[in-house]
Amino acid sequence: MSQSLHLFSPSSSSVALPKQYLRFTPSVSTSNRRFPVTSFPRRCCFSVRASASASSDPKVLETENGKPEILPHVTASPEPAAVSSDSASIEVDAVTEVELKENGFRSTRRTKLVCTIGPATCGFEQLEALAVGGMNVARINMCHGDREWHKAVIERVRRLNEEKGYAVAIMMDTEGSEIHMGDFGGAPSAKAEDGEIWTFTVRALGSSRPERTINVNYDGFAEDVTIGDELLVDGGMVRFEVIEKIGPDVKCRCTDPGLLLPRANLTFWRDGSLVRERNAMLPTISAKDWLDIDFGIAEGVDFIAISFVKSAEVINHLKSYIAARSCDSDISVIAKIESIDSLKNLEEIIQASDGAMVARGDLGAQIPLEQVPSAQQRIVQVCRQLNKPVIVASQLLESMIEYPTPTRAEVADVSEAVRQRADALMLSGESAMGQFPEKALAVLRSVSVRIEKWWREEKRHEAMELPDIGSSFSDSISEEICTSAAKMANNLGVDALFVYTKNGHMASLLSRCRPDCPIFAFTTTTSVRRRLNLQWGLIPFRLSFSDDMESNLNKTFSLLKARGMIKSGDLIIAVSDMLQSIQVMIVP
Ligand SMILES: Nc1ncnc2c1ncn2[C@@H]1O[C@H](COP(=O)(O)OP(=O)(O)O)[C@@H](O)[C@H]1O
Ligand SMILES: C=C(OP(=O)(O)O)C(=O)O
Ligand SMILES: [K+]
Ligand SMILES: [Mg+2]
Repeated sequence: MSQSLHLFSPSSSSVALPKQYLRFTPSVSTSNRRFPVTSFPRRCCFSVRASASASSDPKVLETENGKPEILPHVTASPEPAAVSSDSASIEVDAVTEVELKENGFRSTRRTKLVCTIGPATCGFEQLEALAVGGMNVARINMCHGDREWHKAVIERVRRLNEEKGYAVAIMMDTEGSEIHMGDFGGAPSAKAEDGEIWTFTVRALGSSRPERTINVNYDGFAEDVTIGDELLVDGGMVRFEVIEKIGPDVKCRCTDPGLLLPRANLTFWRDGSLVRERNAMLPTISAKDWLDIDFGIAEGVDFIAISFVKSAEVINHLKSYIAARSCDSDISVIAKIESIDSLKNLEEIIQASDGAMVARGDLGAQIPLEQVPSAQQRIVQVCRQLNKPVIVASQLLESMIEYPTPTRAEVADVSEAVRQRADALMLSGESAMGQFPEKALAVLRSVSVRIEKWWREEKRHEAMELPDIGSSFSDSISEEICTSAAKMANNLGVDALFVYTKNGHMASLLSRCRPDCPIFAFTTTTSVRRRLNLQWGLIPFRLSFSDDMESNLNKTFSLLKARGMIKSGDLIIAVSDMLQSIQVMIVP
């Protein structure tokens, strides 16, 4: 296998790169670009190739029906008609299209947005409003609702994608083996007052539900609990003290009053520390979770998020289960980091997973609250290093469940997650059952865009060392190409990075570098396109393409120009995982 660095002119003959293009001396300073593009050769292309395969005729493209198609040369100004029926074959959603046309490349949002779907947002029009507002991933939480309800939501999101061109991915979040309360027989909530005595029981409660009595889903509860234990609802939103045990019933006095919500999480504290043996005894994936996972596989969800992950083992197990059950096995597994064990085994869990979620709700109930910010920072950093997408979740805009505007502290929290360069931010109750789901999404959107812009302007490039992660020589080449391409893109002030990727790997390697410009990720399947929608800075397009980069670029330029999404003179850098090449080009 030969390794060669080629530099070729438009006629493809090898020439040396003129010195001034190597040093990138700035001549004119425009807004973002350090030199005028007119001083650049029309097409400057250098490729790193892992194999010495002979390049095919650059002007012939295999069409979908297998017939060679002659494309106009890149320096010509191709009309949309020139690429025949293929012009309809690029898929991008209307929101991205408008955003690119109106605001230009630079101001597109890089941080992705996940919305939990619940009663406030499950209708088709409500889902569409969220898609218009920038939702990249719809999350369904199997803690709530039944499978019929979730199935209907999945169908609506799929219809939205098909009819309107969105690539909204679906994330199914398992209930997990947490200890939680039951519901209140239909009542939306219950108020616990200071000093009141409540009964927590493992008995099944029929329709004649006694007053101030709550079901607990953990059979060992009454045996395990000790008089004097503290019982925290939702990490401390309401607090009780255990005062008496009578068979399956545990009497508790309310010490911190508040609102009890159906199926709220319960944790137990003794002498100031969390009693972990409780849910440590429960399996990470419960029998009900396995049924939900089967449901998710059958419905073809894009992501399955696993609650209360303790070790890498469960992730590996689930991944082989999915691989054995779904033939193309393109469901990504997201590890929710929300327990002490998951922090202990963080690196190995993230290495085994396809992504992670900083599930601050439960995490904040398991570790002291003041440790949550540093845990968040560490999780985000480990994910970035290991090239796994990371979602920051829970209470980002909690007050917006009730109010149309966030607190300043919430805005600061969202800003911090954006500044840490997390891939995605997640809404929970704000979008599931809040009064202002679209407004909450708009806040995440505007804060993200503003903080990203500020970061670029200040040029606060973090000096994060990104370790080599490739497990093969070819992987290492891809990594080097992406690191170099991202660096070049920043130094040259290019308008966009283009990546042609079949399985999405090159796109994620580029995203990992967090370059200044957006990354247009072209991929051949709609499922990869949806999955890329979770990753920082990627604008995913579906496009059929070949191994011939010149044809691919010609085709992409004419398709995007026809839709007004790029224009002549735009400077781009293209990389691909077929050729392992880097090309610097000015859109003709
Ligand atoms: N599918 C659903 N059906 C009914 N209510 C839901 C649903 N999904 C979410 N919710 C409501 O939104 C709240 C916030 O959602 P989330 O954070 O995902 O759950 P949890 O509070 O259980 O951690 C839930 O407590 C619940 O009241
Ligand atoms: C996202 C979380 O998980 P869930 O909403 O399923 O409890 C969390 O605990 O923060
Ligand atoms: K869950
Ligand atoms: Mg949780």
